[in-house]
Amino acid sequence: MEKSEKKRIVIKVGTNVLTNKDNRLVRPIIHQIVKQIAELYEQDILSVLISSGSVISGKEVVGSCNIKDKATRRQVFSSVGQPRMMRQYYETFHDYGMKCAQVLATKRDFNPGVWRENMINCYEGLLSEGIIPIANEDDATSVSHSMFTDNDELASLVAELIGADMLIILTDTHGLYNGHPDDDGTKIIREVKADERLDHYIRESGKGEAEGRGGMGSKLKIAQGAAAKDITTYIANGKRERVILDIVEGKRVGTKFTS
Ligand SMILES: Nc1ncnc2c1ncn2[C@@H]1O[C@H](COP(=O)(O)OP(=O)(O)O)[C@@H](O)[C@H]1O
Ligand SMILES: N[C@@H](CCC(=O)OP(=O)(O)O)C(=O)O
Repeated sequence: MEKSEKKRIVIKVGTNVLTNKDNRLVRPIIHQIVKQIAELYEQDILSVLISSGSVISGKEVVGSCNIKDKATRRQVFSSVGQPRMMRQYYETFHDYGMKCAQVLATKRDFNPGVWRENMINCYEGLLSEGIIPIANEDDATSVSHSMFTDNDELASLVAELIGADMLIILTDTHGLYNGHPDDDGTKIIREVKADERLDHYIRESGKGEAEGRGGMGSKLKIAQGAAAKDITTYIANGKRERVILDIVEGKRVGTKFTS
């Protein structure tokens, strides 16, 4: 399928962006993100949303359960939470007169050949119809064979797949800091080159089960990897109002990664 000339951005939303301190989904945040995507759409900029949050969303409904195996628990939480989360997205996009779609994937779907072609056709088909794809790892099936490191990896693979102009990774801090963001004296790093070594700034996040995977270490690796492929990438705070629009408008927001 022919790729349109419209600008494309991939926006990844981490679990902790979508939840409050009690690990409950916060609807106004979903609304805020969709509103920004709707504004971009009016400017002829096409977005692909990569949304985490199915596991925490399912855990909120199922609660403490009797399933001992951690992997099975994740499958169950995610299977319950994914449609719950999608209902919010679907209704909110609908309120803005827009269409959205769910694309669940495993890492295998990005393997060269027929798998990859299949993914390309799916994304190109949706984008050509002005439908916003909302992707997540297929947590119910990926567990046995091909898991992503986390959704940051899925986001960068999608960005590459669709030839995105920009990748925006939204998390619960303002960007990459030179230490733990909560520690005294640490500062945000505004610009990072693809080949800079910054691993020594990464700290443990101390987050629990279902509160996301990967951490800032994987975000840094993914952001630099995407930048090296000439996809300008940002790590920024998803709870900040207009964060996506400000980035697209070139304002000084978050940490910017370039080649
Ligand atoms: N140098 C650093 N700069 C920013 N955040 C860091 C750093 N080191 C560790 N972190 C932690 O990484 C967390 C973000 O990663 P993660 O929890 O995986 O987010 P998400 O759920 O959005 O994918 C932050 O909340 C923070 O606690
Ligand atoms: N697929 C999982 C999210 C896994 C993940 O990468 O989480 P996060 O680090 O918060 O982006 C879910 O929907 O809960």
